[in-house]
Amino acid sequence: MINKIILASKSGVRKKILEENQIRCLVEPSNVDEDSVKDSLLKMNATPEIISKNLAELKANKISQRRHDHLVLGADSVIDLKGKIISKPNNRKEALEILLDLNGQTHHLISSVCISQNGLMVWNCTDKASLTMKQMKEEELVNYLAKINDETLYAYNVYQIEGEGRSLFANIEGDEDTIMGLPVKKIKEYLSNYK
Ligand SMILES: Nc1nc2c(ncn2[C@H]2C[C@H](O)[C@@H](COP(=O)(O)OP(=O)(O)OP(=O)(O)O)O2)c(=O)[nH]1
Repeated sequence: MINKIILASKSGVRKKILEENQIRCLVEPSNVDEDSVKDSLLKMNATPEIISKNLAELKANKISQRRHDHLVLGADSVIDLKGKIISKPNNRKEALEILLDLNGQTHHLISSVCISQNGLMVWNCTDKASLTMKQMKEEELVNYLAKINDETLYAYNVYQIEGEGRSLFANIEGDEDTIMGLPVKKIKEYLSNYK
């Protein structure tokens, strides 16, 4: 099994998930301008899943084009609420608005991964988790947000499933690694067969 790849992501949690699964990686964030890619894809009525797949591929290909000596892994996670993509908040007002939109509803957390070589995708996968939020009072959501620091809020969106965020949900179906941004089981399967 190839055990050293480049992770084209600034996400510390993704690096941690790979390392916890015995996949050593170098890190080279792609710094792809996600908002402009999202905007152009939304103009073409792309679904949240298509957007996450495209972003994962763009991130992996960008680094792979200049690192032909490695496999490169790119990833992207999006929240899909009834077909609408919910991006990360830019401020705490937006964060509360997102929580009010998700309140009492079921949404999907979609994480896509792309592995590229010589600048081209050689493998990709997408995994989805379904999360049903409790019906909470606005005051409860305000109190929840007050406990989330800016760094976490702006890096991870409005919930950290392994932290305070879990208390928001009545039901969670799917893989916790997928919710945290990396469907690692499928990645391990691919890399273990990689020749
Ligand atoms: N620990 C943790 N991280 C989460 C959770 N939900 C989402 N995330 C993280 C995974 C990713 O780092 C981030 C999702 O944003 P992106 O997919 O755009 O990746 P990010 O901007 O972090 O880095 P990248 O674009 O890959 O360089 O949020 C969670 O529940 N727990």
